[in-house]
Amino acid sequence: MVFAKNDVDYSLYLVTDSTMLPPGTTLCSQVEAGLKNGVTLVQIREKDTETRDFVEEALEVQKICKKYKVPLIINDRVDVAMAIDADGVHVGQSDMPIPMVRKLLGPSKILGWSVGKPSEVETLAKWGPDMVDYIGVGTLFPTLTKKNPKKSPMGPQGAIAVLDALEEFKAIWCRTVGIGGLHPDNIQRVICQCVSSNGKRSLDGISLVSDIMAAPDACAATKRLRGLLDGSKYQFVDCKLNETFPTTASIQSVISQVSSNRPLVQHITNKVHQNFGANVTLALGSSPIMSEIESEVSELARIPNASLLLNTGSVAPIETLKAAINAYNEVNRPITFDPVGYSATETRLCLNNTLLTYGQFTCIKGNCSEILSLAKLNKDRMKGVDANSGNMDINLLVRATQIVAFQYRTIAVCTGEFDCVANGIFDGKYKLSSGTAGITAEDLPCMIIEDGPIPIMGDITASGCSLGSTIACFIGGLNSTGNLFDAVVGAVLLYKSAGKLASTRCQGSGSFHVQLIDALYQLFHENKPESWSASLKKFN
Ligand SMILES: Cc1ncc(COP(=O)(O)OP(=O)(O)O)c(N)n1
Ligand SMILES: Cc1nc(C(=O)O)sc1CCOP(=O)(O)O
Ligand SMILES: [Mg+2]
Repeated sequence: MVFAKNDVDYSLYLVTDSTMLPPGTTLCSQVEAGLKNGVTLVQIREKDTETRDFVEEALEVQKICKKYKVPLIINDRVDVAMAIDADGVHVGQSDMPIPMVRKLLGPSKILGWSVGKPSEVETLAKWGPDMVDYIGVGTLFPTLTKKNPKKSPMGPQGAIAVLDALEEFKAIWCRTVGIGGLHPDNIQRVICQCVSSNGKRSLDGISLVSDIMAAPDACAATKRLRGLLDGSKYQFVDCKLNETFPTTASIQSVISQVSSNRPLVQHITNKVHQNFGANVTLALGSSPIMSEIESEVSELARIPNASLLLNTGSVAPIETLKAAINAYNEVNRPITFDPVGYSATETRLCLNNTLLTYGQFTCIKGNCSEILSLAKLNKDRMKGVDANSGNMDINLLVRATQIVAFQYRTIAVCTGEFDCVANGIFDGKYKLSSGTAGITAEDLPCMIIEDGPIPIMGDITASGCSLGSTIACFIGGLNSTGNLFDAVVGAVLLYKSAGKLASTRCQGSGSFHVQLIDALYQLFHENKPESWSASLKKFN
């Protein structure tokens, strides 16, 4: 059977490994369980098997694949692929060179290549469309399956760089599968975030080993994976830009919802911010809990209107932070992420990047330097954790805010003398392969909030962190039909106006702290956004 290359479905690509079979299962039983429940492509990869046994196993697996009309790819061994007339071969950077493999295989067989960086894409593009048919993009996340890995995990951002290179070098024929450490807890995020910057291409599928091969119930494991690929909100069917813009009327409605829903706002934050953040939360009619207890995050996330503020100035262990992200993602409750001092040190860069690939965040808030770093538009490394707001170019800051919003599918907030809020949460559904239907970062709605300089804001501790508390209150207090963009913009507008009001009433930085809480309390409970001093305007 010859599979037309354009008909290959890369969506759920099983790679075998018989060293991890659970008791009572066999290589063939796991493969058949996968094929019965939605695996669309199989690769036999048995790194420790003698050739004779490998050929016999490959023939067995080939019989099953033919039964389900699914192509069989052979890992590494071009000779075995030719000997059994398999449907294709997958080779890596240290295996037989692609042109040689293609010469042996002939033009009709499927040829896959492992790619970990843009320069390898440039090479395959130069070879042209008759060489590489698809690439395995990885290693996405840490995995124990591949022994002595030569590549460190690249995360979704690394995959985006490879997708961008495919667009840049016009390798339009080349399909892509993500691979490495893929499991139900990160697949939706990978599909959602791994989109080229021009919006035209996302991954064509995911490829995995242990989630199925090591599963005691491979049918159930495959069904779960298939469900995540097909039925989730991350499946693009008709990508629509969210064209609604916040108004003072819609912000007034947000405050009414927060007031009546009284959200529980869990703070995992730095010690300096804890007390002030709790008081800001109370001033906004919400209930703070400053808990870093890993064993209770799932319970807290399930409390109605729960909202998590994750400020990476916290000294909580990374496993606690991951558990909290998982807990709130699992029940679809909002997380506000504040990557404090994003790239100020290697430690912070590594921590923040790990968390950014681990979870889906409703809002990512940072100062100018943090957002410019996240968008990779910063020229020099941040100094310390204070914002270098200065007289930044508004176009640069808006662009950076839109890039962060687009790449992390989030509402991005960039704070400074003026604040930018960009909405990267699309309507519609995601679809493998087709990206965001051409929508790109600069298409995203962006609001600018201004109230002139408030220098004293920088003279107190936790003023920036407490905007995070405010955002977490607003998005946590929304009804299920509430508009997240309205809520985040409303939080930023309230916070800016309260800061200005407090600066006119205080005698110095000491009383400014108190006046800021009073102003937040007053403006929130009056709920008259049309009278607030800060201005709100669309950027685009
Ligand atoms: C789909 C897919 N992607 C990547 C790989 C890795 O291939 P390679 O780099 O040759 O490493 P080994 O698998 O040979 O250890 C793959 N096999 N399949
Ligand atoms: C075969 C393979 N190739 C990788 C690459 O990065 O090229 S990672 C990998 C193993 C993936 O196994 P699991 O799904 O169990 O994490
Ligand atoms: Mg190989």
